[in-house]
Amino acid sequence: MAMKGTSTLFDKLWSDHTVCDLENGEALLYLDRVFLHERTGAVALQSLHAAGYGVRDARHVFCTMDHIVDTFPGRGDKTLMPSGSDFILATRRETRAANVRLYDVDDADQGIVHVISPEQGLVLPGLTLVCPDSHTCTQGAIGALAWGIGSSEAEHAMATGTLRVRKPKNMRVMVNGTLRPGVTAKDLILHLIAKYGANGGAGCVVEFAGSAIQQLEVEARFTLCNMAVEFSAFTAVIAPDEKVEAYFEGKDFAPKGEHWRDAVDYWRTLRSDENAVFDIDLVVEAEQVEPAVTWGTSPEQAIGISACIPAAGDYAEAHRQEAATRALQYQGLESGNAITDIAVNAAFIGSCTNSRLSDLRAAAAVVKGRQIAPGVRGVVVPGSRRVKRAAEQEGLHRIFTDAGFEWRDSGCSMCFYAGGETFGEFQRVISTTNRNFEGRQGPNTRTHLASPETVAATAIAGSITSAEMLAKSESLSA
Ligand SMILES: CC(C)[C@H](C(=O)O)[C@@H](O)C(=O)O
Ligand code: SF4
Repeated sequence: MAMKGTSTLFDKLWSDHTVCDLENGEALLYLDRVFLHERTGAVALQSLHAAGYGVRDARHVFCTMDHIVDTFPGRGDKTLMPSGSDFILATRRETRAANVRLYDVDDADQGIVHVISPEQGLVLPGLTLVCPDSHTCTQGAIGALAWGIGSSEAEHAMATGTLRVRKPKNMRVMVNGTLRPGVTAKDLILHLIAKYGANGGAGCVVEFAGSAIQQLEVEARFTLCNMAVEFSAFTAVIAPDEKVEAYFEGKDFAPKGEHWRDAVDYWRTLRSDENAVFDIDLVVEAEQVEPAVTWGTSPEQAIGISACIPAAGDYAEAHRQEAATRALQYQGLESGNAITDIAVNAAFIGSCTNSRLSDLRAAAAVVKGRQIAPGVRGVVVPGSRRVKRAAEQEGLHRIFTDAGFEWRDSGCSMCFYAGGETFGEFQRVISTTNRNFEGRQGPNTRTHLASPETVAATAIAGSITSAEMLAKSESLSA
């Protein structure tokens, strides 16, 4: 155990949940929450039951339908993926049998797991939360220890309320200064991954700290931590502050009255000590970050909006050169061209990275009073039913549909070719999602990751551009 006064935030979360230390740097950790979804959750529940075990405490287990479920308005249990409804029906059956709270297809609070969990106050600062889903790291943004696990670990977690884990290393990413106007958390995380590689955070819990992080709103912090797994980190954490307290106050599952005051007192201890020792320290100067876009098939293949598509020879390491050659081919791109010369076929706004109300507001502010470029297909998928309702109350859906976007029901949708939905082969998509791997949005579909602002501006312009560039080009041609 670390000496007093030298613990990191992660050390504190870890020791507060250690049931006992095991050999080889492993510990048995107590789990406050287990979250499931229909893609991996029903399988875990089914095999748990088949092995003769039950859920230890169903009050701590939650499940949602997000991955396979349709996002077309008026959806039912049928999905574009032929076997999709099997997952949905099995999830309903298994959660009912186990007495687990399910956010079902037609539930007013349904949505993507990493969106609804904080939205309901199911995750809170200081809690441990696991889910058989790699983007569970999103939820570390409010000072929880939340990480993605495999299906068999999910069984162990549900049966015992604990999990055996080898303690990861501590990494701090200090982001100094202030992000420039129009530069977002999405641009920051793409910048970080491009700079240090998709493997940069391997084996670590990454704490994001520094003035630029403190200035981020809570929803932007989710975006940042969401992509910690694309940095290969075990998970990410950010120390909870007054913004986090205000965010949770009054939420459904947040403590109330005296319990609230006790909770906040505890949350205020959840920060790295002044003399905390990190195994690895990285520094990013916020002013150096510009709107970022990926050109290739890994999140590390990202560049600033003013840059040109690199050539394989620009990379020092052989494996990066090979990856670049392959990515250029898959993406159908020529090196040396400006990223802003690339025309797109489609624009997607959604996913657990960027589908919260603030994301939709930011995109709508760019779209307002404008039209999608001819021939470009635009789809907006709110991250949850609550986000959808809130957006509709503000009239954001009108702004999108007036511009020519489709306005959908909530779910993972075209983030991941799981529900069977895709823009199609060789279609080029500018997307607010987190993965641009080959086939991620469908066979041979080409993905470019960017912020909601950049995706919205690109949909309007028809070729990759930032909101600032769009406004400039319009004022020049006016
Ligand atoms: C299907 C699920 C297990 C997967 C994940 O683990 O992240 C998905 O959500 C993804 O984003 O690729
Ligand atoms: S929105 Fe995408 S990244 Fe997030 S959980 Fe769903 S499939 Fe995974």
